[in-house]
Amino acid sequence: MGFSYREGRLFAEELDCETLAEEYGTPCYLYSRAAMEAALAEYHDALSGCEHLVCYAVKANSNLAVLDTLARQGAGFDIVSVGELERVLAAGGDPGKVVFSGVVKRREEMHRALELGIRCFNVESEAELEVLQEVAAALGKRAPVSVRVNPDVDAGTHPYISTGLRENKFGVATDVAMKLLRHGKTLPNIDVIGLDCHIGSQLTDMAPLLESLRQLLVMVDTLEAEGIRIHHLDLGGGIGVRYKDEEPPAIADYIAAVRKALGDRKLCLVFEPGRSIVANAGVLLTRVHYTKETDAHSFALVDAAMNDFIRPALYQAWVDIQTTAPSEEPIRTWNIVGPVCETGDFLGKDRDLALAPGTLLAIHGAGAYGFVMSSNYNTRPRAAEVMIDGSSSQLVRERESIGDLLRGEHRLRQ
Ligand SMILES: Cc1ncc(COP(=O)(O)O)c(C=O)c1O
Ligand SMILES: N[C@@H](CCCC[NH3+])C(=O)O
Repeated sequence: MGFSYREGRLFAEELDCETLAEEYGTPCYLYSRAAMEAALAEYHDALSGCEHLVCYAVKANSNLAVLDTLARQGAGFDIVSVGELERVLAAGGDPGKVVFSGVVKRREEMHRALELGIRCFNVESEAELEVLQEVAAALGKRAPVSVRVNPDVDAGTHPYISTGLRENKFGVATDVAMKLLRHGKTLPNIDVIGLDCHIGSQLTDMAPLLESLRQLLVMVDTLEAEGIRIHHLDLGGGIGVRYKDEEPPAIADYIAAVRKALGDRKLCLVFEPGRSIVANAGVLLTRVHYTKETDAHSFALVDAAMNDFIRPALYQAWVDIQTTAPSEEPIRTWNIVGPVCETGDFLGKDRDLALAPGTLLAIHGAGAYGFVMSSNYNTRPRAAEVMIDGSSSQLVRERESIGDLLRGEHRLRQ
């Protein structure tokens, strides 16, 4: 869904990527509206008949058109900053469907979120709960709160994106969470409504997710027996996607397992998926400018770099790189590298491709943690973003200009 090859040519929905590259230039992110809608629908379908809210994790891809697409399909949003909250509003999202995660929520961020009436604050420490009580009291409001539990389970993913181990900065241990929930119940401006958990990203094994759920359910039952009623369980995001040969659980299977574990408990289920909604709904187009042979490698030098798409450099992530049209060139083994002055600036190594200067390449699976993690390193303007909808395309973020990059900087006064 979204991107497909027709006789060797890559199509974004109904549009030929070679034509799109001519129109919008490279490097350029393309997103498929239908692919995002279909991924969100998988969650909604699997949750039908059960009270639920799917809060798309804005950090995965925060373009307004992406948020707009998902908001129109009924999504809520998981945010980690007031900036993301303002994006949700600008995209037409409902603040009443927003959950606010993150270990450092500043007072002014809490203030804005309370003013707007967000659905829940996912509190990550005792100190944060105290500050939230103060901010809510000053506003004369009650803050809806969930406590983020760190279940100390190994999610089996890259250490940089594993978040549910004791040594990670996220959430609080189960015993501390119980203490916080009981304490929260006594605070005048706090409404304890939920428990949440997010153990990491690009997970391919359901077992650690279900172990975390088991721990949360023990807590729910204990609290219930004490007269503290938990309204929702927020199980975070984390379900992985296939970049190469990974076999992540199907959304439907995962949610069926969650529903089974709930038994007859009446709990609203909240999820915070990011990657599984947008990763495979996006590609990054880049053009080969030069090729270079050395004793060690054949390099294809392309116009996208680690500043545009940092996942390979940062996590040694493997992403699929393909040509977008048939070619007469012989297939050879290439290292695909960008213009940035770092040896770590690679997009893919040892790729068998038929390419030459001028060839357009597509980096697949680039819809999540792609543009959002881009930077201006080497004073490189960030790429354009384009939304594809059937046979129409729309520029949803203009390519930056050098002027954009210099804005706000000043030479010395004297
Ligand atoms: C609190 C929280 N929720 C949701 C997500 C989304 O995760 P994913 O993109 O793996 O679904 C993240 C990122 O890992 C996160 O930190
Ligand atoms: N940025 C990471 C995912 C981070 C998830 C955020 N909690 C990636 O590209 O895989």
